[in-house]
Amino acid sequence: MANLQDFAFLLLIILALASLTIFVQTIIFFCKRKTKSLLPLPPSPPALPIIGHLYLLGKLPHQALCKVSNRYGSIVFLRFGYKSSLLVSSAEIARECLKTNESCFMNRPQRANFDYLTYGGSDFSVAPYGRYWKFMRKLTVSKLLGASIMEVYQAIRREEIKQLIQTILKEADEGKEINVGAQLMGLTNNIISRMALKQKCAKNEDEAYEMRYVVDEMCDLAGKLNLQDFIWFCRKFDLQRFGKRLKEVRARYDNLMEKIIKDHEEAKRRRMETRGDNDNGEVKDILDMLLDVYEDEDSEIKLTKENINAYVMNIFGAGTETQAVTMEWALSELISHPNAMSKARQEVDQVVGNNRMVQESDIANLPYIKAVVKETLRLHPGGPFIARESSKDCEINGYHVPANTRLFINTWAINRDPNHWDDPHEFSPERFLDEDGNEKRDLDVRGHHFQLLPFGSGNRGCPGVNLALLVVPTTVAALIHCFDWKVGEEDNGVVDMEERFGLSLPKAKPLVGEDGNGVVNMEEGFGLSLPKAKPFICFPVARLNPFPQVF
Ligand code: HEM
Repeated sequence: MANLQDFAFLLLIILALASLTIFVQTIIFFCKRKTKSLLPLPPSPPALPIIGHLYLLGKLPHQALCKVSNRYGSIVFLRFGYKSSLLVSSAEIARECLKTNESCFMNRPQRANFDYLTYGGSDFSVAPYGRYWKFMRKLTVSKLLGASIMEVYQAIRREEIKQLIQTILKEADEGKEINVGAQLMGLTNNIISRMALKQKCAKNEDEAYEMRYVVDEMCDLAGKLNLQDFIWFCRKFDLQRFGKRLKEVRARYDNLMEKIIKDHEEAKRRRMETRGDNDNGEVKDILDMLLDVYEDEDSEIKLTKENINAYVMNIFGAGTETQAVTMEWALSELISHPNAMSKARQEVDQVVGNNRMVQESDIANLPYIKAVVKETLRLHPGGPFIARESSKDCEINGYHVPANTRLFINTWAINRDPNHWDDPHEFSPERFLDEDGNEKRDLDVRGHHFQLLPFGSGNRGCPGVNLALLVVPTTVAALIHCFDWKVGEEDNGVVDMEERFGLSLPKAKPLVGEDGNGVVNMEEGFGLSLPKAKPFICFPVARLNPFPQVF
């Protein structure tokens, strides 16, 4: 009885708060529309009380919002709950935001899930533009991800790709199917941890699984829409039950980081014992450098342990799934387009031959492979939205954009805009090549050409682009050089949640093509990095073994 009364009371409070919200939001919305600026706000579809335009998002927001733009134009003013947002879906207006008015859009929106995972926003990828962000960005580019650093870690990447190919050769030898995405996540995870932490995060298989699980779960949670971000009276309630998952995964991450930091501190102590009172001359990884700043009382920036944990989390979160998903899509597209597969393979066979594995230095001579990667990033950008927030009022395309408006640039839509691309939904690497099959120089993916923005643009653009443009083409080339890929007739499209998240779910029906072979499922899923909807399960068939001595 008491429970019933409590429930009725709670309901009454929620209803009262809801009515108050509608009232306050309506007033705010109309006040905002009557801004001091003489310019109008961009066009806007009808909004619902409380949720505003949240109802427009659908299951796949990038696709749903592309439809909104087709109807209302390339610049649309939206209100997600109480948050004003600007949706941009043309190259020209993206340029106005990211280049002409770059100083206005240097911040990123804060989000509840991400905020919790990053110890209350102690990280650098959503840090507001300012001294801390500049310091961390400079350190990242000069010591970990800049073009001039890539050489230093080349051997690590070569070893890890070799290890991946050897593992798959073994599976192929035993006629086993593999979860391609999981294998590629393992590869990127190892590369990032060896580059950033000088070690694999794991000393054994259990720890390796733990780190992969934690990164996977964090990426999943970071990509979820949390109502607390949009509807203020939801802030007090965990209606979507994220709280438990967030707490659990961050605790597991804390545990891992504690061990990793302890190892680094012990290694430093040992170095100093053997070398005297300083450890100059030692090759330091980025974690060593962050720990030095943490200990240095005179450093221009004060770092906390939370800053360090959140930074490492950023590098794993931003650098592993994005690259793995891109490679998964590239292989899926090639298997689905036998013509493109045969051209790509012919090129690799010709340049690399048949007694060694592809290397990063070959990439310059593999224009078709490079075109495959660009075309994959065009159709399946690893971040379908570039998310920023305005720090002051500005004018975009003749419209007024108030301060604190969230900016969502729909790169998925821009990359498929028929005004810039012929047959925009077709997979055609040829569009990046001239008549002689050479790379077109006037169309790159590094943020200079606004019709193609997989890595964003400008000072806040992706610092991992140099690494991704080495790892992705080299791995894709090695995978098609060494293997034929048969899509599992039995298991294609099967949701192996057990392997991915430790959950048991009913199995989906397999997809079978006319010839009885499996068909690659090209459905998109929802997530930060635009993953495939279903795990990609394939049988690798060895085509060439560059390491015959191993088997
Ligand atoms: C195919 C692979 C990748 C894709 C598609 C991708 C995409 C993106 C995009 C779209 C952004 C936002 C850019 C903007 O706002 O203009 C971004 C930011 C970022 N990326 Fe990547 N990324 C990839 C790989 C990586 C890698 C390998 C790393 C690091 C190891 C990385 C680290 C970051 C970081 C730290 C940021 C935030 C930068 C800042 O706010 O200053 N990314 N990435």
